[in-house]
Amino acid sequence: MQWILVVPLKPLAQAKSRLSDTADDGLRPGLALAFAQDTVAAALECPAVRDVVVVTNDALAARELAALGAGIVPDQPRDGLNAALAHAAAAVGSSRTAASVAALNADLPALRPPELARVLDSAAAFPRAFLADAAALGTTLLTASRGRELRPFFGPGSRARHRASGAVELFPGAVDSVRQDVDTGDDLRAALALGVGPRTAAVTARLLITEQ
Ligand SMILES: Nc1nc2c(ncn2[C@@H]2O[C@H](COP(=O)(O)OP(=O)(O)OP(=O)(O)O)[C@@H](O)[C@H]2O)c(=O)[nH]1
Ligand SMILES: C=C(OP(=O)(O)O)C(=O)O
Repeated sequence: MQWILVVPLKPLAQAKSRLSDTADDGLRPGLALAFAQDTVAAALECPAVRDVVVVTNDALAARELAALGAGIVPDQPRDGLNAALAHAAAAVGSSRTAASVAALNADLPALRPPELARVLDSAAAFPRAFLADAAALGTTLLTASRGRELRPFFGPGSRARHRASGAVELFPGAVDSVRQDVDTGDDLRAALALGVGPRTAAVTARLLITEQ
């Protein structure tokens, strides 16, 4: 099965606020962009992925991610993360045939294409499914098979909300790179230990941070 991934990204100047003790205001937007670039590049390398569509109003991020091969759609209806994802997923799902849709976080700098393929393959059996994040509280990926509504409930505690919404929780084995989102300095150290993509590696080399 081939998937279309929808990747949300808020304006870089506002992104990754919980990393303010690790990266100052001068470096944080570049770090958020590097996470998104490594996430999108790895997703585009995954054989199960047909297209990656980034939902963003950030002009620089749009340019850089389009250069990697992603499609870009504006953030509509400007009513937060879940509204933007629902809108983009509905647009993508209705405008193309024979594709299922998944929302993937933009902060997965250690993402490995074969692990993403394993998660998507395991999701293919269900109308809606999700993968919990490394902290086991949030969600890094939510899927909807062709013709189904995505119905996203991302945000704090989203694992429980996605489960309560009827989405099936996935346990596809060792897929640490798909679970390891980066919100805090500890998350960044954990991602570095897994092995991050080249853009994140270049930016983190300028931070005083080492692996766990
Ligand atoms: N397009 C879009 N993306 C969003 C919006 N809010 C959050 N996101 C993205 O959704 C994902 C999770 O968002 P958050 O955890 O709220 O934000 P963050 O930048 O990752 O981290 P914090 O600022 O520390 O909360 C990230 O990829 C964000 O860039 C929104 O309103 N629109
Ligand atoms: C939006 C989410 O991610 P985080 O807040 O961890 O970035 C989530 O887990 O639903």
